[in-house]
Amino acid sequence: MAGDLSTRDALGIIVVSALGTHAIFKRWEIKHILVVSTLLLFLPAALSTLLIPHLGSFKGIAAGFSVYFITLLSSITLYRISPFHPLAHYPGPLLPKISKIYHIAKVSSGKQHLYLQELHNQYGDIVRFGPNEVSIRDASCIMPVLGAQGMPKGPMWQGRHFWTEVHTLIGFRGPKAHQRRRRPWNRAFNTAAMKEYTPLMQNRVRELGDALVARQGQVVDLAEWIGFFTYDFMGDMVFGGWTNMVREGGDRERLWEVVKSGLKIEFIYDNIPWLSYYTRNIPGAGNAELRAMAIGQTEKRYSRTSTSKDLFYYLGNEDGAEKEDPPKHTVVVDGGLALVAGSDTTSSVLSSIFYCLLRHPDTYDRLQAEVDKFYPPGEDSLDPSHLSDMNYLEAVISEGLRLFPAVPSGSQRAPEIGTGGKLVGPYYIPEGTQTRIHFWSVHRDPRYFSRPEAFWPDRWLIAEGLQAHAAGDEPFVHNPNAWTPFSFGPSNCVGKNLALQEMRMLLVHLMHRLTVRLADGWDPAQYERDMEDRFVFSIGRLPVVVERRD
Ligand code: HEM
Repeated sequence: MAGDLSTRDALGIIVVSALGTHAIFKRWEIKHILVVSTLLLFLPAALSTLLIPHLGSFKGIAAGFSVYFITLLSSITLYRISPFHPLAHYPGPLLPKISKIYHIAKVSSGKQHLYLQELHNQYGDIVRFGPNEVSIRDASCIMPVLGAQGMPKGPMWQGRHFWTEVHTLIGFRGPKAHQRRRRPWNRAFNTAAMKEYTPLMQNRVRELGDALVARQGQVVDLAEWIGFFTYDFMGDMVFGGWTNMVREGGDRERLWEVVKSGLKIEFIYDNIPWLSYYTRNIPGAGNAELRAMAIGQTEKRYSRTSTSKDLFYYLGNEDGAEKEDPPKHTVVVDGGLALVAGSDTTSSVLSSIFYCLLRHPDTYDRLQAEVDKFYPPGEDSLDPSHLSDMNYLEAVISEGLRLFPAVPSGSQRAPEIGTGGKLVGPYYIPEGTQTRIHFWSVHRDPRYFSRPEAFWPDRWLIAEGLQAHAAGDEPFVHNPNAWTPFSFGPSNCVGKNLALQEMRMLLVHLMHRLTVRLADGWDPAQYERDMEDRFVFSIGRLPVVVERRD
């Protein structure tokens, strides 16, 4: 039969089959290994036999596979850049439209936040930066994308979670399931619960102050020490105690190392979510070590009743608010989430705030004056009762979060499956399109904030009517709705209030006890050069010298 076909007919059949394979992948996004291997291995192998009578075994198979894959890849490429693609009318550079691999290569150095900003500057408020992905820099789209009537989470979360059924809170794509799971989290961060965490926070903030006082006159990496603090505190908060990095002056448990090594690989899965479907059973492909560590801590925590109301108390239903206790594995994964979500985020923002203050001595002095007013010498700077009255402190924190949001490129969303798509402000987002609001670009857009690239805490006081805008200055532009460092809507950051309180207390306590200056000979611009967008900002060093004030 194969021998009856001419070479041309055989090639024609191979080409048509490859086009059919593209149509199947496009229509069903199949991942099942058997189907995928049939379409990408067995089918081209079988089709190659049509060429063997004409070309011999080796050449026939080589030509069959080549024609099949060249046709398949050409068809995919042409479709993705064609006017028939649903995102064809959205602008963007050519290569990312063809494959996400280009985007990964482009931003593998960690500069995704700057690259997307550059694309927005070049192409406008909506940019196509992947075959099926857009980034938006338009504050009017924040609510339709992230709000209650917005879109569910995008497939990046499935990629990060290795397509398991056991999701962390942040990975739930279905809004109803997410809402259910979020209930104990909301209880864990309400005002009453937050009061329970205050002594834990005070204890860890004091420890950091003591550790820095003990190193006065020496060069210390403030970013690293703040990181020690946030991990120690989250360990207390989540598991009722874990690490003692500040006391030990290092990461003896290797927890940091484990978390950070996971960040780079997770970034690849964010961009190519289907990849983890195939790599999930490969040992070491996921963050198995972190999971094992979290399980170990959870087991320990399960084996004792609560001594304080930590996060576990709520997630494990020790408060008895839910009819049924959650399965243990859900508590385990959410414990790991809290540890990671609450540590690197807060530490990166706090370090960036110190970086900004140290680069702008006028703002440092003004904050120092406010700290000294509310917490004069002898006053307990761990007592949170004055924090809410410190307007400049609040302005400094808001401004730090504006310039250096911990999640600079936003959290992915996608239209609900089966809806066909969603209208987002002026843009129609077809189903299957991953979408993000690019917080970094929105926060630095002159349409929403005057002097967008400047560290200018005064803007928040002017906006609140607490300070006049200097006459003769340019018109004051300030859109608080464009400020979303904690994201927005039903999946926004559940730990927002905790993070804010942590930042307030730490800034006040350290500035009460210490003066901080940049280390001699260190180029402060290096701080921004070292920042890497790995979903959460990964930061470099902030070498400073501290001196006791008393
Ligand atoms: C300055 C510090 C922080 C910043 C800037 C920040 C920012 C964010 C952002 C942007 C998201 C993504 C929300 C979305 O998908 O739309 C998020 C989610 C989350 N954050 Fe934070 N975060 C901070 C601190 C914390 C802390 C201290 C915790 C405490 C455990 C925490 C726990 C979480 C959790 C559990 C989620 C997932 C919420 C959900 O999916 O419902 N974060 N955070």
